[in-house]
This record gives sequence, C-alpha cells and structure tokens, in this order.
Amino acid sequence: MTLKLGVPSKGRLMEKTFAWFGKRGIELARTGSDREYAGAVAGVEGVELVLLSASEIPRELSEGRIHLGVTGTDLVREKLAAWENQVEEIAPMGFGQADLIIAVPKFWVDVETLDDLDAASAAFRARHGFRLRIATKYHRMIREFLRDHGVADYQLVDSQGATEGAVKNETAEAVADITSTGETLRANHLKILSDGLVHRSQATLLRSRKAPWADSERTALKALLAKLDV
Ligand SMILES: Nc1ncnc2c1ncn2[C@@H]1O[C@H](COP(=O)(O)OP(=O)(O)OP(=O)(O)O)[C@@H](O)[C@H]1O
Ligand SMILES: O=P(O)(O)OC[C@H]1O[C@H](OP(=O)(O)OP(=O)(O)O)[C@H](O)[C@@H]1O
Repeated sequence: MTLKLGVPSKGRLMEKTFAWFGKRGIELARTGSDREYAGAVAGVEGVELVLLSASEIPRELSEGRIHLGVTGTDLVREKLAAWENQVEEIAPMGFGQADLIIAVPKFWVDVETLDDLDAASAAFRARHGFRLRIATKYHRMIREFLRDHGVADYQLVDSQGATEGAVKNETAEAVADITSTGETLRANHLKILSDGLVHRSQATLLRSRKAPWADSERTALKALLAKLDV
C-alpha cells in the first residue's frame, strides 16, 4: 500500500505547501485539469498525493483515510475532539500564520479583558433579556476557551464567513475569528481583548494515529521524513 499525503487543493495554503515540499526535493503536482483533484509526487517512492480542502484534512487524518496531512493547527483543534489522540504534529511549516482571537467593538471602553467581557455579558443579559452573541465558526475552541476563563453568560452564533461584519449587521455583539494582518478588525472598528488570544495557528505537517501503518507505509514515511529533514 502507498502512503497517502493529503494537502490543500486550493486556497491560501496550497501553493506554499507545494513550495515547502519542493524546497526539500519532493515535487508535488496537480495532474489533470484545474478542477480535477488528482496529484502526483516525485522525489520519493511509495507516496500518493491526495488533494483536499484544508478544512477536511483533520477529519481525513482522524478517520485514517490519509497517513499524513498539511493544514492549519486551528482547523485540527476545531474539527477534532481530543485531537492529540488522533493526530501527531510532525513539523510546523512556517507559513499560514494566523491568530484566533476574541474581539469586541472599539467603542466598548470598559471592556478590555475577558473578565470585563464576563461582566458586560451579565449586564447585557439583564438589560436585553438574551445573552450577548459572539459570532464565530470556531465553536469548539471558543466554547472551551471561554469555559476555561470563566466566561459563561454568552451565546455563540454561527458565522462561516465575513464574521467581523456580524457586529455591524447587528447579528452579534462580539466576534471570535482568525486575524493575520489585523486589517479586517480595524476596518470593522473591533479591538482584540488583551487576554483574548485563543490560539496561534500555522500550517503544519501532521501524522494520523488512526491510519493503517503497514510495513510499506512505514518505509515510505521514513524515506519521506529523511528527505524532508523533519
Ligand atoms: N488571513 C487569514 N484568514 C483566514 N485563515 C487564514 C489566514 N491566514 C492563514 N489562515 C489559515 O488558513 C487555513 C484556512 O485556509 P483556507 O481559507 O484556504 O481554507 P478553508 O477555507 O478552511 O478551506 P476550504 O474553503 O478549502 O474548505 C486555516 O488554518 C487558517 O488558520
Ligand atoms: O487580519 P486580516 O489579514 O484582515 O485577515 C483576517 C480575515 O481573513 C479571513 O477571512 P477570509 O479571507 O478567509 O474570508 P471569510 O470571510 O470567508 O472567512 C478571516 O476570517 C478574517 O476575516
């Protein structure tokens, strides 16, 4: 059997993933047309390329359908319960950096920390009769983070894109989202809570603990990791 390596098929991580492997003597290529998710690997024996969306890679690893995968550590933590039992981080790759943060409107001058947010949430509920809304697509991570920091009186509202706009659109009072340059937060008049950094993410090479690891796959893994020098 061949070792299956899952990499992003499009989006912001794809080209940098190809370049990262290329620099280390492993040529990854999309074969066929732009819409066809087939791939080829040159430079090492017994490795097969599987092109997937970045957000699907954690589940494919946890279900053992791929042996190795590249995606952001935020997606691993969000998509998998007890992720450490299912995947192992082999190597951070030095790109795709983004911070998952909690932000509130700039004009909330009394809210700078999670404790302030907790107090504001209680006051908000008393005044409005419903819980303060935090828009996010990172439900698992935000729930865990707020629970660990003693913030309880809120509700999450799902937002799969343009999350920072939720405040302006009055569908949420606060947001929890990824930021890299900070541009989107600034444009939407939002500020990060001083202790509101939930996770620092970057693209990472991961190994499945659930995939079948036969001798042939272990041999291919050894050869690949030696070549990658990780
Ligand atoms: N500015 C950014 N905004 C959002 N994600 C970023 C940013 N910079 C890096 N990332 C990282 O990129 C990854 C998401 O990549 P991408 O947006 O291509 O995939 P996706 O939209 O989740 O996947 P797909 O649309 O293919 O299902 C995440 O790990 C995220 O942390
Ligand atoms: O700090 P910045 O550099 O401004 O980047 C952060 C923005 O980029 C991402 O959105 P993306 O482009 O993936 O679009 P989305 O709204 O579909 O999530 C993320 O959700 C933020 O909105």
